[in-house]
Amino acid sequence: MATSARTVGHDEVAALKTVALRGGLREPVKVSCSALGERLGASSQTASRRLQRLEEAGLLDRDVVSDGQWVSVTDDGERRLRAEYADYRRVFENGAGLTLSGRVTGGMGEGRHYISLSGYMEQFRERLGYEPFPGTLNVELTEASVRAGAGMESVDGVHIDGWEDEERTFGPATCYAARVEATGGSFEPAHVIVPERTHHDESQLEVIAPVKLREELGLEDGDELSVSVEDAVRADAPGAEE
Ligand SMILES: Cc1cc2nc3c(=O)[nH]c(=O)nc-3n(C[C@H](O)[C@H](O)[C@H](O)COP(=O)(O)O)c2cc1C
Ligand SMILES: Nc1ccn([C@@H]2O[C@H](COP(=O)(O)OP(=O)(O)O)[C@@H](O)[C@H]2O)c(=O)n1
Ligand SMILES: [Mg+2]
Repeated sequence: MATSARTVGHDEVAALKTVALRGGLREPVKVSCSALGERLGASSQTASRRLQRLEEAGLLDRDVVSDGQWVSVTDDGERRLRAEYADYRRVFENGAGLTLSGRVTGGMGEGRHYISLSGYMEQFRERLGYEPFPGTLNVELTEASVRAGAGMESVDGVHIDGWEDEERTFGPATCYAARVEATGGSFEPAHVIVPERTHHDESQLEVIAPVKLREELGLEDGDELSVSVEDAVRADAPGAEE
C-alpha cells in the first residue's frame, strides 16, 4: 500500500478532513486560510502551514491564487482519511470489519511456487495455524473496494518474515485473517496475503486458505466474491491479551 513521503500529524489530518468535508475529495475547492484557521482553532498562518505540509506529503494538491487557494485531496490523501475512518468504525461500530468485493481471476501462476517454499510454509503453519493450499486465489477488486482496502492498514496482520537461501532473498508478507463469501457458500479460516514484493497492484487481492477455494466454493473466473477481513483485536488496544 502506498505510504506518503512525509508523515503528517493529527493537526494536518484535521485540516485534510476539513478540505474533504468541503467537497475536496471530488474536485478542487477554494479555501481561505483565515476561514480554515477559524474552523481549526488556529491562526491563518498556522492553517496555511498545515496545507503546505499536506502538499509536501503528497496528500493534497494546491493552487495558490491571489485571494486564497484551490485545494483537492490526492489519492494518497484519501487513503489516509480512509484509514482514520476505519479506526472510527472500529471504535463506534463494535469492531465492524472490512469487506472487500471483486471477481475471481487467474494470475501469473507464481503464487503456487511461493506458497510452497518451506521458508514460508513453516511460518504459515506456526503463525496461521494451517498449511495453505499451494497457490493464491486472486480477486480483482471493485473500484470502491480498492479504495476501502486502505482500511487494512488499521487491522492487525500476522507478519511473515523474509528469508534467504543460497541463491536469493525472499521478501516478507502480511496475512490478514478473513472469511470468503461466494454464492456457493462461505469459507474460513482464510487470509488475505500481501507480499511486500509483488507484481500486482492494490486492485488485486490474493487469498490463501487450507483448501482449494475454487473447488470448495465452486468458483470460476469472473465469479463474484467478497472477502471480510476480520477485526483482530489490536495488540495495543486496552484489554488486549499480552
Ligand atoms: C508468500 C509470498 C512471498 C512472495 N515473495 C516474493 C518475492 O520475494 N519476490 C517477488 O518478486 N515476488 C514475491 N511474491 C509475489 C509473486 O511474485 C507475485 O506477485 C504474486 O504473488 C503472484 O501471484 P499469482 O501467481 O497468483 O499472480 C511473493 C508472493 C507470496 C504469496
Ligand atoms: N486457496 C486457494 C489458492 C489458490 N487457488 C487457485 O489455485 C490455482 C493456483 O494458484 P496460483 O496463485 O499459483 O495461480 P494464479 O492465481 O496465478 O492463477 C489458481 O487457480 C488459484 O485461483 C484456490 O482455488 N484456492
Ligand atoms: Mg494466485
